Amino acid sequence: MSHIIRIGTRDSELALWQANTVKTRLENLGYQTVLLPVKSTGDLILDKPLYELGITGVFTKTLDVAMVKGEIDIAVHSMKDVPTQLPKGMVQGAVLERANVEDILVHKGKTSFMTAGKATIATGSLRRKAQWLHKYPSHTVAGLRGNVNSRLQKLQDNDWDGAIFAKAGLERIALKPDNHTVLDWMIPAPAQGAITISVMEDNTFVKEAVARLNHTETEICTRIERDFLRTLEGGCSAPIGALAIFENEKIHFTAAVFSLDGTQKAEVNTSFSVNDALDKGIILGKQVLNEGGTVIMEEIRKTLN
Ligand SMILES: NCc1[nH]cc(CCC(=O)O)c1CC(=O)O
Repeated sequence: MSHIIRIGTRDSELALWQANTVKTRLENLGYQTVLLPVKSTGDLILDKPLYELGITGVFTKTLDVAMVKGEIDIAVHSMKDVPTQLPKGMVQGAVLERANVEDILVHKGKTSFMTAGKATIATGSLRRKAQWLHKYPSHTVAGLRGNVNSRLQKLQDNDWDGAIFAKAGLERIALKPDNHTVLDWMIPAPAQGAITISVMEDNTFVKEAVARLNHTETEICTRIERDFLRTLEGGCSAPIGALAIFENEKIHFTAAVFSLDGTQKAEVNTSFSVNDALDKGIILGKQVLNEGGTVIMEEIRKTLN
């Protein structure tokens, strides 16, 4: 059967890099493809913090609509931007092997501020803000929105000491500056560093094609992280980090929810056999809710709503 697979993507440099990776992989398997870039709501509204937009999936919605309308066959996303609840009829077609999961601080050549009392760090992410303030309570966090390229530019244009980025994003488009510090203590976003492909459940030909790109270990780890997120958040964006690492048939899992100001956290740190992985994200999510998470989440909902 001859069928050109229409690949939908956002039009940022990072999104295009990710979509082109999928395009090449599919073509190497003998499929014909075409790339269809679109602008997403999350890229068009840049003057508000993401959580104030009050819509989940600001980066994925435009592509979701295009797929439901039949204008594209698949959508390629940074998995951490994808809401835990997919639109009706849409499924996770594949998760590619994960790249680096860490966050990094890009700075301007000196890092003495990390031990000093005063510093201003820029990020638009509630998760990064809360964890930074948890570790450096005397620092200030400034808001920062935009795609990776414009966020790097804004760091240069402002007198901030540094800004936080996903290492994977900067490495993919070869923009990681020498002036950076890996934040190995910061818990990444659920599914950070992973690329996912959405497809309509009834699109059998394309579903079978993209399934060939799936990386099982990454799929298992990101499922646990996203189950944990879904169990805690209940549709509200909150400072939640989760990381599952697959090692010798075991999974090491670290996750936490923080209060918005970073003063409180409820966390879990555990290991289990991959054979027990199935419901772990939900089980450990409930455990964290019981051990202080519910109180923190209620406070966050009051503040953000
Ligand atoms: N919404 C921003 C976003 N979504 C995915 C990535 C990078 C790639 C990844 O983490 O998977 C980024 C940039 C960043 O967080 O700095």
